Amino acid sequence: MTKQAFSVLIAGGGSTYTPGIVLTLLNQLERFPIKTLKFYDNDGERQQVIADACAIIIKERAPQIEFLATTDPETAFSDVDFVMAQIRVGKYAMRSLDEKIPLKHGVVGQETTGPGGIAYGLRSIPGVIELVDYMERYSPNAWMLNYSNPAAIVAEATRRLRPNSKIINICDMPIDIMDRMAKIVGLKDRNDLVFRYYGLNHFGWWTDIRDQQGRDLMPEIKAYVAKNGYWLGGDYDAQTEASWARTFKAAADVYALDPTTLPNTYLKYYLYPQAVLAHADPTYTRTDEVRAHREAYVFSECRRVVQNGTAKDITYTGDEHSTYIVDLCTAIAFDTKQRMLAIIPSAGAVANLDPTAMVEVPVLFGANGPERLAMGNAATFQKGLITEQNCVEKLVVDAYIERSYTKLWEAMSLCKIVPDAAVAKVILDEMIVANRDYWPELA
Ligand SMILES: NC(=O)c1ccc[n+]([C@@H]2O[C@H](COP(=O)([O-])OP(=O)(O)OC[C@H]3O[C@@H](n4cnc5c(N)ncnc54)[C@H](O)[C@@H]3O)[C@@H](O)[C@H]2O)c1
Ligand SMILES: O=P(O)(O)OC[C@H]1O[C@H](O[C@H]2[C@H](O)[C@@H](O)[C@@H](O)O[C@@H]2CO)[C@H](O)[C@@H](O)[C@@H]1O
Ligand SMILES: [Mn+2]
Repeated sequence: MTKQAFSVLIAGGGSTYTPGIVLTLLNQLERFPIKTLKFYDNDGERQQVIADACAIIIKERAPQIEFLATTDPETAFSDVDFVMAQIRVGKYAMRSLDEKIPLKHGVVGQETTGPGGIAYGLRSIPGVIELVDYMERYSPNAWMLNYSNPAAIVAEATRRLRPNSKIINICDMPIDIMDRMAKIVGLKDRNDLVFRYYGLNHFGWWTDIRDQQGRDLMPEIKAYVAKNGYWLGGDYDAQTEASWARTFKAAADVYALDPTTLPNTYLKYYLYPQAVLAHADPTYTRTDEVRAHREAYVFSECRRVVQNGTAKDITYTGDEHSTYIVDLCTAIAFDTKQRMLAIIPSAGAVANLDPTAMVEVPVLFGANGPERLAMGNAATFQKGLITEQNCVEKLVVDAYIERSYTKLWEAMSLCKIVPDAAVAKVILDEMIVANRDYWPELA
């Protein structure tokens, strides 16, 4: 790509993350110039609240940018260079059921892991495939950076169903953790770290972390994590909600299991489900917190901007979620070969795993997308966990493609978070009813 200004589409314009991405795009125009910004969502009313506020922000900060919000796929996807995808098929109403149905049966209920993640996966697959098809029809040269969860299952589905598409599935969790690691060792942010990492999405480990001069930072970070997990406290965590605080702290227990590596926070759901359940309230789950906090805050800020007719006093900023996706677009647009994480087919990136496994590993990002780096072999503990979880993710995609009840039951039964096949069946049968408007009919 040699263009000097790019056209960007945010698919899932009504997402709570959209204003943060817009603010980051506007902050980084010198690095990543844009001429057009569009929003697309299939809920026009929800998107309009965010769009009305963003129109004011853009008019005040970069009036040269052409901005529009639409529910029409052709208008949205025509003439774009990058699609930033962040849809939530079924919205928070369905996320709530993903969490509450398993909890009713004594099983962890979580957005991207366990039965909740499986249910969300079956809803997301057709939604993301539809976005890919729109992009390929209307802007065949564009790239899609996809945050839509559950990224592991979505990535396996796009690998199987659209193998040649220019979609890159990404996650902000390791990015957030690396910003924390940088703080732990007194560095500015994640860009000061040179790291090795491997696993599946929400299921990985760092094996090496150095500064730009090659100094090994693992011992210092490990000593900190052993005591505090990734919890920094103070100003850094002033806005961090209690449930996230527990997750960052719980990394200490996950780390204890393998002190040769540093873990992703999401491993707590697989390795310590009983501790997660001990804090769970089946009537008030993470969705209820998100609706009361992030969603309420974002939408009330947007309404306030519109009411005041100005965004001059907006309290909102971008964060690692928005800076990461803008960094990725910049790396592709300007062929920087920056080393960043993405979810790609292993093909030897982790030598002793199934080459078709969609692994999360560092890659070099340039104009042709991600170029893989070799992370060596997974250790025995990791290899066992990854192999099982990857088979769960593959079975979910098998179930979707074959419309197979049995494959989905196998996926739930194999999942480490679910105690046995009978419990898996009860949860699955309840989820089939709850997801009747979204899932394919299974036989
Ligand atoms: N990969 C990551 O690390 C990461 C990080 C944060 C959020 N996410 C994901 O980003 C997404 C957005 O999260 P949120 O909490 O802001 O959700 P949200 O519900 O606020 O926003 C999602 C938007 O997607 C829209 N949508 C749903 N189905 C659609 C479809 N088929 N076509 C077009 N639009 C559709 C909804 O109307 C809604 O406006 C979720 O999938 C979430 O899991 C991923
Ligand atoms: O429960 P939610 O909706 O708050 O978060 C679910 C998402 O959690 C991860 O992203 C976090 C990120 O790691 C954290 O530091 C902060 O920026 O918030 C993000 C979203 O809340 C995870 O990577 C995503 O896949 C989840 O959707
Ligand atoms: Mn993630």
